[in-house]
Amino acid sequence: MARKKTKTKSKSTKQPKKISFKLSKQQKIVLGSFLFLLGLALLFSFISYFFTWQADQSTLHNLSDRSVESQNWLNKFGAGIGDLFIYQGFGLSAFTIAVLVTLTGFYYFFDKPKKSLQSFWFWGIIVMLWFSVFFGFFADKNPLLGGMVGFELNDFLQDFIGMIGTILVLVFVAIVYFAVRLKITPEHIGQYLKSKKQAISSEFNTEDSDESEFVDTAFDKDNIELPVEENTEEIEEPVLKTKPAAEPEPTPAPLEINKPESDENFEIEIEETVEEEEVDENLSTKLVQDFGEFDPTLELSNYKFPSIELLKDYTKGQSITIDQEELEENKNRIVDTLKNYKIDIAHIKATVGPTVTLYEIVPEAGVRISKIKNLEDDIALSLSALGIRIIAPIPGKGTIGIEVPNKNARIVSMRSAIASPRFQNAEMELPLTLGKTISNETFVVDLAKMPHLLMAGATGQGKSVGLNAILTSLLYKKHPAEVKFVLVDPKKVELTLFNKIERHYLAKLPDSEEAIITDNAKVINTLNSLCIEMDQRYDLLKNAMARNIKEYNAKFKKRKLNPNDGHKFLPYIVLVIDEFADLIMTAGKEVETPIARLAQLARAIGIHLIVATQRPSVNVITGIIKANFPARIAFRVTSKIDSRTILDSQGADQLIGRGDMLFTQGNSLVRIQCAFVDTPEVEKITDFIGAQKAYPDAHLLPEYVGEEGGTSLDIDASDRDALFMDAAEVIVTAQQGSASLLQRKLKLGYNRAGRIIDQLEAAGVVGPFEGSKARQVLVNDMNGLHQLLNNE
Ligand SMILES: Nc1ncnc2c1ncn2[C@@H]1O[C@H](COP(=O)(O)OP(=O)(O)OP(=O)(O)O)[C@@H](O)[C@H]1O
Repeated sequence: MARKKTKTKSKSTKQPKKISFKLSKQQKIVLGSFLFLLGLALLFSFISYFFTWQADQSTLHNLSDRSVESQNWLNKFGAGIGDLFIYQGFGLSAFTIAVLVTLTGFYYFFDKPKKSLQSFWFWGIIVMLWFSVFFGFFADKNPLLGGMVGFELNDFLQDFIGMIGTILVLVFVAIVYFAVRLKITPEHIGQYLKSKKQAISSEFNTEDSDESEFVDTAFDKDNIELPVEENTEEIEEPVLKTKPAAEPEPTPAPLEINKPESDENFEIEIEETVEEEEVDENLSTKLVQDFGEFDPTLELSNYKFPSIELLKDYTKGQSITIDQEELEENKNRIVDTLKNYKIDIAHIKATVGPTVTLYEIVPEAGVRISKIKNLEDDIALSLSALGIRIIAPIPGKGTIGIEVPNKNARIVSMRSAIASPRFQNAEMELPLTLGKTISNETFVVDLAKMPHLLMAGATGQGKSVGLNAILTSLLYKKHPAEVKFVLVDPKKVELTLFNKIERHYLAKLPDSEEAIITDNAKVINTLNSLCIEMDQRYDLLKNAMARNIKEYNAKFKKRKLNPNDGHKFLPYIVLVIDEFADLIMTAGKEVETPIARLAQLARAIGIHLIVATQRPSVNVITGIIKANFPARIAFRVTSKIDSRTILDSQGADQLIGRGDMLFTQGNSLVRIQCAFVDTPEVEKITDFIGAQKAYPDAHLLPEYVGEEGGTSLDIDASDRDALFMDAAEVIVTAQQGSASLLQRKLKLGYNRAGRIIDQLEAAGVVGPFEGSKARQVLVNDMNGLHQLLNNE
């Protein structure tokens, strides 16, 4: 067991420093220039080989002899390589190799997408072999044309299918090449021939008529029809009449001429369909081909994830010790206690967890589970140990579970949880490892799926450690570009360590100095700002026709969304509130409303809430909050009522503390021993991240002007923004008073757009702020706007 553990650890320690097989820009330049020059060397060698091969033939066997000289431009290298590729190889078509190598070098040097390169090589080799075999027919006249390979292949084919068969094979390969590679169809050839024919006949006719020459150059499209018109002049009389009318108005003429010549006009429609096929490649695929997919981590591309070594291993050398004596003692107590209630046991099984052992009991046939369930309290009392929990029945099994705390509890270190393959291989948006279950499995959940988490527990039972474990999990899995934290810490001490990673991972209001919010008044602004961020993100999602942040970001990475339309990569935002009770006591409804709004709506746009409280009373965890937090964690609480408030069932009052917790995501309860991460470990991790290159500032949330901030109606007309007039026109034309409209149309930042909206409100162009709705536009048209502003 212990050996197994060390194995997984070493595996995961390597994980953060992923070995990438992608070439860096510099490596691509080096490789590209090497291949490009090598291609040129091949080209020169081959050209020269054709003139010098006879003279150099005798030197080929003495290549190592320095006194011997070759005539090839690239001396012995050229002579050797020319002999290998041309004489021994593919003959004249060996030039394809030189061209392909040069082209590959060019692609690497300029970092072009390599997809088309593969097809160049594939078809290039086919063309080379084709010509080589084709020239094989002339091997006795000039062996250099097809080379040895061409001769041998040709000979081989002729032995089996004869000369005619070989020619037919070559014709077939050529057709495949034209049809698949060049996409040439018989229709194309027909059209080409027809247009050639017409061009030639039109040339003839233009020589005949000076007048038509003038019309030809003026109307490009008519140059086919006009000569036809003149041809008919000789044959049919009625057309003759149309001609003078056609001269002043060129358009009706072809209409009438089309009838007798209608056979020749089919091709126009066919041409159009071919064009559509070619336009098929859309802009985003082209952008992806040219620049590759958008990489949000590019700005901090050298960012290194913290290594597992920064975490302490509390269980070093300890494996799970099964105390047989303890097990036996507990078993006897359980069997005896149940016997007292006349419940016989058919089978009993124990699973030893880190802090608790689960005894699974199968009662004798005929014993009703409801009987045991009714006796739950009495059994717990008889066993008289703290932390006993009875699960009757265990969901999904026909057994009854009795959890009894171990005499010697084991700490589950964060290190082992992070190192577990379950966490390392988790393909989740926001993976969290909370600790280990009773069966010693690492428990990993996706915060994005929860989508919000409510945590409660009496003081000293492990809440802060739990929060740290959650944040640590995300730090070990997510790049700073992918997730941002908004931390609210009224206790001012619990989360301060995260200040060090402010410019990597934290988000804050634009005007605040500290990213970690400790002041309750600021929490209200931050929550409202998050609501604005949520509305803006919904606007972006709507415009991008994406249903959630995952789809949106996937589209953005594939360059299907234009950054000029305000689109950007959206990081997940995790809002952590410690001591929620304190916040509700001081701010009440003002925080409850935005929290409820966020909890109800924010899941799709990637804002997730983690709310922790010491007192899970109903006035703190109100119905509306509870309804939107299906995922809950309960550490030990002091009363059954508190347990019911948080979990909707009892059990949390029976826990033993020190990270012993119950987790629910809707229905069944899972008992977990929370992973332990101590403050010095968090400090090491934040130090490690903080020492690396960071963004210039923390991630800025949208500005929120609180009600006490006034509506800025006192803005002086002379202080107006330079784009004030443009903005007013945009708003009046669109009849929509929203800052995001200005942002898009005038390419402004959110703050400037917001200021202009305030100025427009002061000028009477738009109405007052109406929450998430766009403001009302008070001016109906441009005239009204000019009148209003002139009268100021
Ligand atoms: N998962 C755990 N494993 C082992 N010990 C733990 C664990 N979690 C907490 N403890 C112990 O319990 C102590 C208190 O934990 P913690 O500070 O997280 O409590 P808390 O619930 O945040 O308390 P408060 O609400 O007063 O801040 C820790 O110092 C630690 O010794």
